[in-house]
Amino acid sequence: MEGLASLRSVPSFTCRPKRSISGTTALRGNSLSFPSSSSVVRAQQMESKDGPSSIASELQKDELKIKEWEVGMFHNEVAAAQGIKIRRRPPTGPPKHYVGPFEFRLENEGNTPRNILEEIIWHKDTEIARWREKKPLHSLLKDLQKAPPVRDFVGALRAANLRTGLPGLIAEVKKASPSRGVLRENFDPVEIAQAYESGGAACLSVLADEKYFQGSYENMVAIRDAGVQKNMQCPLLCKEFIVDAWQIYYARSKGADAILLIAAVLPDLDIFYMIKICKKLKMATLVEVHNEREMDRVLGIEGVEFIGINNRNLETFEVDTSNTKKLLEGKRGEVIRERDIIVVGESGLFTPDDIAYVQEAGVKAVLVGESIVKQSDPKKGVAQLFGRDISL
Ligand SMILES: O=C(O)c1ccccc1NCC(=O)[C@H](O)[C@H](O)COP(=O)(O)O
Repeated sequence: MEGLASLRSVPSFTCRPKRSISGTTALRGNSLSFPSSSSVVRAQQMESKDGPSSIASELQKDELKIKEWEVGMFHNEVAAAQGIKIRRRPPTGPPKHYVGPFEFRLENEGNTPRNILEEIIWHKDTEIARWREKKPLHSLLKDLQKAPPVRDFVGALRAANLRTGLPGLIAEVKKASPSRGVLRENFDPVEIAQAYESGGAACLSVLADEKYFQGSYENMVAIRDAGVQKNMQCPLLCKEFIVDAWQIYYARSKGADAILLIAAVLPDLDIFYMIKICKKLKMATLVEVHNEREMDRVLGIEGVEFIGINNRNLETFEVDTSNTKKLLEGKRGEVIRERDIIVVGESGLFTPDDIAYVQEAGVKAVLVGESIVKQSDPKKGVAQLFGRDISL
């Protein structure tokens, strides 16, 4: 086959991008743009059939796809170097390979997610690419001017902790989850939010992901709007899987006061830049960790003031509250106390003993979903969780 024999030997190089590239910053360093082998082969195929003009447009399209794939590969290299196991895929999916007139994808090229978190992130990358097309950033920035004022999420937690002597509660408005299925059939987000607030919750976490949690941004808007008529004050955490800075602006435009960044998903530089964007928007940034390596990474990122320790392993769903204790022991705990970083214990909290255990470990706030959202009266559920009425 002529094409293959005459292929230029495409130089292979590993460019360590100076900056990460998932929607917050551009790639720097020698991001050479050269047609890869497949687009060279494709151009030669086109030559036999069409004139030069269609070769250029065909090559252009392939170039963009290959470029996106190459940039994605760099992102994965940077992430892997930081111990991040979640791989990222360009929204268009893995590249096609071309051999002569054939194009194909390799089955074993890791084109299937290894766990639910990776599946959620691949879905999110595709979903957000679509949403960005429909609502470009310049248009989103205009929406921000109409957004409701930002409320002090961390301040509300600190005030609640001072008032009750117990960790401030971030009560989660969650209908379903991959690990537990549907938690509450008759799910009225505003009703649940009101019950949480009257039960003494300092803040609310509202699931925005539709596919895996049956959540929505509309729920968050409805709760925010209800706040106006019913004088609800709780600041709102947009519980979403952030993969692109565009989502931060979008969450703010829908009334969010805080967003969540997951260290198991985002490289350090993405977290660094996304925190800067949140600060500009006066939003709080909850940076979530699950193990020592993620905690050490996050403690090394400038600007981190608010850390969540998830007791749930988001890849295996295993829940272990001793994880919170483990990550707050020794030097890590000292650094956190010295910097006055507020820590949230997340997941698997059902009883006053659970609350006492993570508080003893050093958290000043807790994020709780299942144990209160499935109660027929979530307000009572809050009192049962803490062993007393924390609304007073
Ligand atoms: O809960 C899941 O199944 C899940 C799966 C994959 C990614 C995230 C997931 N949950 C998010 C959370 O961590 C919880 O919603 C939150 O911490 C509250 O946990 P819980 O009180 O146990 O409902």
